[in-house]
Amino acid sequence: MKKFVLQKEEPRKRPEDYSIPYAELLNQQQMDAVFHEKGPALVVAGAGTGKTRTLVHRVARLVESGINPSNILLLTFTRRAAKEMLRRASNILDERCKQVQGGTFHFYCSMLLHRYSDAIGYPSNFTIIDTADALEVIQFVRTQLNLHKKKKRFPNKNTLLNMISTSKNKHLDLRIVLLEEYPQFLEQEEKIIQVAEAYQEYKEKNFVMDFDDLLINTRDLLAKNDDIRIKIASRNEYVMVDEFQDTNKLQAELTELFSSVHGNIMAVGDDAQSIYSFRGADHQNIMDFPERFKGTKLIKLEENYRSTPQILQVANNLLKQANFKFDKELYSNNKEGELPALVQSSSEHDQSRFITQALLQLREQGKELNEMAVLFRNGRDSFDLEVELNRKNIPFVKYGGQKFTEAAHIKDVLAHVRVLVNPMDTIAWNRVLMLLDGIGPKTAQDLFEWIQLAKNPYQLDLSDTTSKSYIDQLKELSKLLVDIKENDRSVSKVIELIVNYYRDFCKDRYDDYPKRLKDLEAFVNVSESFLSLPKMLEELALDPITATAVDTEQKTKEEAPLILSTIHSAKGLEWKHVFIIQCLDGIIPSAYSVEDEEQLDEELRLLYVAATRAEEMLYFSYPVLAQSAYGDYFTQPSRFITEMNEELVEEWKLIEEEQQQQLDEGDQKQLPG
Ligand SMILES: Nc1ncnc2c1ncn2[C@@H]1O[C@H](COP(=O)(O)OP(=O)(O)OP(=O)(O)O)[C@@H](O)[C@H]1O
Repeated sequence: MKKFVLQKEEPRKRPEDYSIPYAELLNQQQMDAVFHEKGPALVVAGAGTGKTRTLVHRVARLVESGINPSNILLLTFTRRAAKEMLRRASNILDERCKQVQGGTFHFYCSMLLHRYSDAIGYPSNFTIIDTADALEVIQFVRTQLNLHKKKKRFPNKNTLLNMISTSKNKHLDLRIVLLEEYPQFLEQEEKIIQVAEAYQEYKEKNFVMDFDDLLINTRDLLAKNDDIRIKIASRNEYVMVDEFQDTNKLQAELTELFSSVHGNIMAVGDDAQSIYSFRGADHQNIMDFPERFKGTKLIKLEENYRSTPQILQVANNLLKQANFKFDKELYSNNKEGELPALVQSSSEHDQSRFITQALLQLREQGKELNEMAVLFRNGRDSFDLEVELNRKNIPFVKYGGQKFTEAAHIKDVLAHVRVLVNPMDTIAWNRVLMLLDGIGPKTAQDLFEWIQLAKNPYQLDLSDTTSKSYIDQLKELSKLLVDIKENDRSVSKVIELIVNYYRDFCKDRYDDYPKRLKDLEAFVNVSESFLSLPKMLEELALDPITATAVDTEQKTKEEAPLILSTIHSAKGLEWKHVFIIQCLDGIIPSAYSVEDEEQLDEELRLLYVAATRAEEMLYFSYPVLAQSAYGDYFTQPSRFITEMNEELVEEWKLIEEEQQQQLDEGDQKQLPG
């Protein structure tokens, strides 16, 4: 008889066997999440309860336990978030954590689609179009269909893109979307469907994908090709998804596909912080998780470590105002602080003066500028403040405004890169050709038709156009493109060549060209970090550079700047002092939301996200008078803050210096004797 010796199973590592003292760094619920082994788990947590900290430690713990880092997948809302978490995990463990696969759903999908492009019938050099590009394509196909000059009201390009996107994301027939959400355009149904079809056709013919396509095509790739799904999902031994409350239905489906071999999926989220429904996010995803993933272990994080109890009282009050109730009550053992301030100013400008002076006072007391932030609902809400900050020489950066890469001059430069990467990209050719004097949409279209058939699409020596006014410029363009194509240069060198070529066009087109030329110089520097032109296009489409990144780079040598941010872009961040400005009805909640209970709740959650960013002190401010083209008018403070009594917030009154002096003098006069 043969003997087979069974080896003793390695006992599972206990917390004390690890080099990192997890138990000292985490509370029991966080430990449960970090040490969760196999199967699905859902971590539901309030603001500031340590979700990010938990994920960072879970990555470190898995790597430390011997899991190959490249078999871990961490999906986050922005790429910056993934990079930051992996950097933190590397700091507490070691560099191995940087090899964890991390990024957004779109980023991961794009990577898979490039790898398996054959299976979906695309070439691997397909390009990704961002929302601004997609709108241009819609405009283009609309013009081609001759629908741009209709007498009857026809939806604009934004509305058209929203309709198409909703129908794709929610898997609904476009007719149903019109019926349910845009009944005012039902009469134009046939024409709208024509636009949608032409848009789809354009993308397929030009080898481009929009953001929705990245998710949909990946879902189809994995759903239809079991061999590919098994290969990918086998690699994903552990999958983690952050900010699950802001995922859409498709992303929930993808989560299931990505983890469909090992089933080790952990989703982390806070239903009260769901603020992206306008992009199709569905906070029901969190509630449905246990249904989708049978045997889910539910872990709740409830202790807030970020804020003072006073700030949390205000946050809890906001949640209580919701129509859709949350069974959530944040608490904290942090030390007591002051009551949050409710600051009324006479005008927006006085509000800016207050913020600026309060910031300067705090700086004098030893606080760093980057420990403070000013938050607002819309990018434009900070314009007045920006002027005042500049006047007082306070350095700041702004998150969430227009993206650097969305600015027209950067898009012009990128259009050149796009035609180099994908010569079938009509919109990019249009942009490049229409820079030249004498070329309008019609000529650009004719030239593009020639380019499509040409042996070398960059050799633009069109003999039959020699008489045309633009021929010399066309030759210049051709020289640039052929030269770049034929020589192997670094990405930044290529961008430098394009910028040199483009500089004169920029001067001719834009009155504010000095600022734009500076941006172009900065762009050459930024492009140094990319490995290839296709990679650069992919990364910029999926993770656009914010103006901030460029500004910060330029300002690194100076004092770390103050942060101005839209509330949406403040997600996941924290500061010691947080000022929320323009807390007005019509702004937060926005005018569009007041008629709709669900929308109103989302606005409330936005204010909740803003308030829970503060560690030590929170200020709500609003002006009582607003200016408009038609004259000044009285405002209404946000209905969400008028609900709060003096036990929750303290009213602050702004008094002008002279007024105070008069009061003091008045006091003195009354002094006896
Ligand atoms: N167990 C803990 N001990 C001490 N500090 C902690 C602990 N857990 C979290 N913190 C601290 O609390 C703060 C909030 O944590 P973190 O940013 O991870 O929370 P979050 O749940 O991701 O927040 P949000 O969703 O509101 O952005 C951080 O400063 C973090 O270092």
